[in-house]
Amino acid sequence: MDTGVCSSESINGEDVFSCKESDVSSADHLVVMVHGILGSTANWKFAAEQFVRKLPDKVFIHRSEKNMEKLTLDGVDVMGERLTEEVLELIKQKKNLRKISFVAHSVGGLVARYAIGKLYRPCKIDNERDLSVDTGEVLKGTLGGLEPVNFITVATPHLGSRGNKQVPFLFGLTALEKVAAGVIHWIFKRTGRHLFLTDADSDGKPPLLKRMVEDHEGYYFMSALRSFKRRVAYSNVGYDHIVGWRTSSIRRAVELPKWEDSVNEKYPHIVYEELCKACDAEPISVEVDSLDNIEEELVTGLSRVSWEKVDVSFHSSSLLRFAAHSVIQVKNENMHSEERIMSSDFSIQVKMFSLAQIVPAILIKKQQFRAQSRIDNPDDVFITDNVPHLTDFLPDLQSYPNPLKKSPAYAIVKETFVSPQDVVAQKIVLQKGSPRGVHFPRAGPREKVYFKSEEVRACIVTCGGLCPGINTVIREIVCGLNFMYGVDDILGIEGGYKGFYSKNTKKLTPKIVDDIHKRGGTLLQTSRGGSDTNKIVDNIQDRGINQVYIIGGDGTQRGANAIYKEVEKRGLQVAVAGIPKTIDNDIAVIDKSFGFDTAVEEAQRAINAAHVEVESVENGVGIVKLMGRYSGFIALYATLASRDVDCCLIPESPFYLEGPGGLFEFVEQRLKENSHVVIVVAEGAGQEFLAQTMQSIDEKDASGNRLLLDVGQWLTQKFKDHFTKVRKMTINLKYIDPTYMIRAVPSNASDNIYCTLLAQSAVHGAMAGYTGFTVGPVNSRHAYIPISRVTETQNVVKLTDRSWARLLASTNQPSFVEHSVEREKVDKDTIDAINDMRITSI
Ligand SMILES: Nc1ncnc2c1ncn2[C@@H]1O[C@H](COP(=O)(O)OP(=O)(O)O)[C@@H](O)[C@H]1O
Ligand SMILES: O=P(O)(O)OC[C@H]1O[C@](O)(COP(=O)(O)O)[C@@H](O)[C@@H]1O
Ligand SMILES: [Mg+2]
Repeated sequence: MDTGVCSSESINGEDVFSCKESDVSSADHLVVMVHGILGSTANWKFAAEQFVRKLPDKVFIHRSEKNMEKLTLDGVDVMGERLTEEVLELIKQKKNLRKISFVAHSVGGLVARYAIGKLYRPCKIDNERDLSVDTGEVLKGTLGGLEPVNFITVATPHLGSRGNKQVPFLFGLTALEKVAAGVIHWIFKRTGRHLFLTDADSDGKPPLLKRMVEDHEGYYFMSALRSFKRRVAYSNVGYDHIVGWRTSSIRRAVELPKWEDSVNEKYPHIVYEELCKACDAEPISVEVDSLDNIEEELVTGLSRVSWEKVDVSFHSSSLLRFAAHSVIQVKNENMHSEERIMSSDFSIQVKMFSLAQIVPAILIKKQQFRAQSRIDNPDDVFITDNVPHLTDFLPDLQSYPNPLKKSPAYAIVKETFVSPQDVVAQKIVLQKGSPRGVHFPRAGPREKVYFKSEEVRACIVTCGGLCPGINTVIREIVCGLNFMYGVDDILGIEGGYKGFYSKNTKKLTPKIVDDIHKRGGTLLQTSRGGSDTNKIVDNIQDRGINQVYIIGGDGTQRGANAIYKEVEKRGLQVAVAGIPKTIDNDIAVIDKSFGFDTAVEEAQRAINAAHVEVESVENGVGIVKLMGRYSGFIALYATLASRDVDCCLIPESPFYLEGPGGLFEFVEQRLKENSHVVIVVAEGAGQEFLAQTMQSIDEKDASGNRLLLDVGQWLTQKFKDHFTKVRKMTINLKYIDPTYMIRAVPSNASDNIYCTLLAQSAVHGAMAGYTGFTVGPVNSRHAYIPISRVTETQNVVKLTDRSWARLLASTNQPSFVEHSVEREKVDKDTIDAINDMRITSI
């Protein structure tokens, strides 16, 4: 689409940034970069580096340094004067400068407009020229003797910030906007007054921004703007809560947005581009209040020169879109570094940096944009969270037709291949008009694969604690690769991550894995610790492995993500697939982890045994400890399933023993009523409580997970002491700890089927070239999920959700928390505590 907006450095065939005939050893084009309010030179550091990298010896970059931080509150005019001095000083020092451009963020754009007005030198009319002859040539002045080239503003409030939703943060509420206008100078001093147009003089001088749309004696604001070869206004279409779209794109209130999904192939974040030609119209009559009048005059004044207007949208699920005002500028290198940011999509936003339009050095790979694609309007967001793909970093990778097409198994399937358009919604309960949230690509075979079957060398590794079903997953990866794709080079890495570099591999064939699903544990053995990413990737490389299947919990998935990133860094054609495993069921995004069903079923046996025991004696108290380090899902589900449980204690719900509403009181009451009581306790429950009364051992396992105190034994002792010594009652206490027995069983029927699906999905995904992904059911449909998504949080039982309420209603146990407000606090405290306890890196 030809929008008239310049997408290279050349205008009308003329080079506007570099200078072809210039002496390469000396830059002759001065680019002045101006930061925004409370900003500093650091704000443009990253962008400046891009300029220099792309155009070494062509541009001389100067990041304005005379108006930093608090000095930005002194007013647009004062800052403009300082910038003028700064630029003149530079011009004096660097004799070879010939051209000048400005790139300014936010208020910096106004400061730059002021400064150019001051720097402008009208063209000296050559007396010998015959002015009666119209040569068609526009006579342009200079800026401090330099030829003006680009004037670029990024999220600059050209129309000020007063009223009319110009500061979106104020929600367009007139009352709020009025209050803001009245008090803004308390915070932003003179600059605030200039922005909110409250600086009109008592002697009738209009607000500064209004004065800046005309030339005045000695101040050639508009002539200076006109003298540039081009003017560009970049604007955020949404999520910029500080500078609204209209004020930054110089639009009238009546103008409606024309944003589309993406209009620029190369820079997909650009949702609208337009070359607005210079228009010398008179201001349209506005009969409303004077503010609208001023705004109208500002638009009209500024529209007397042509503007390239570029609307930008950081549509993403990430919370960081809310920082759009800063993100559009790309403040510093940290923002650009994927390693140091919370969510990977932030870097994508950063790579979308708008200045790329004038500095094509900042190329955005189209594939990266795939990770966040919006298909609706900004208020009705539909986000596809695509998984990384090998072609993201190996763009020339060859693809092949999927051999599955010829597979007898799939011969009669109606739609053999899953369309890349098929997505699975993370959120399925929605309100009308509410954002539609994140969607993941549906798992399944793809039409094209990126590996030739005979060239695949796959490996499988299992890490972390045991879980029913690991062997089934191993079996189905091996069989899936072999039967569906004809792959027969499959290696087992023994003993977890460290097995990559400390052990030999084990060849895996369908025959070897044939009946392993009938056994608990893992054929490949497992371990904690030892995830040395570099050594692992060295080993992957040395062994010529090109598909890595990693079965493990949250820690393992973090390790898998690190491996994928290292693989990408080294540019290896290696697909990394994670298969989430944990009996605790605490992995985010997916419905549940494999083995969980089996564990809940197995837990029933222990609960049943406890019930039989305590029912058969007088005052029988049964305590069953179940696994669940930070989350009580097994305990919760086993309790709900069993009906024999009187009280369930989980890590997320603090409890207490003594006093009214306490556990002792409740147990005594149940003993009176039924003569027996069964308590289920998740191993992570009451840890803070225990730590107060037991010698705390601050030990960690090899993976860095904190070792827990034994809540079962502690509870047993506490009950004995309380009932026999304090209450002088005889109780028959039976403590059952079936934790490792539960983990060690083979998976049940439903888990077996689930494991098959997981394994086959992982195989299809890796063959299709996906990498850095994990598989799992999201609202019952299997999806590919970026690993980073599942490791950024951990699932816990939410006390404010209905499932916990269902349990309380089913057991009629005390909630130990009185009010819902407190419950919410407990939820938050639990999550904080979990975050404190869990390791984030080792
Ligand atoms: N943040 C991390 N980065 C890299 N590897 C990790 C990380 N956390 C854990 N690991 C590794 O993952 C493996 C399993 O982790 P662990 O926490 O024991 O079990 P699980 O994966 O079941 O949660 C171990 O080898 C451990 O070293
Ligand atoms: O004694 P081990 O083998 O370290 O395992 C104990 C822990 O493993 C778990 O089963 C969970 O393990 P993962 O984190 O490996 O999934 C916890 O419930 C339990 O606290
Ligand atoms: Mg774990």
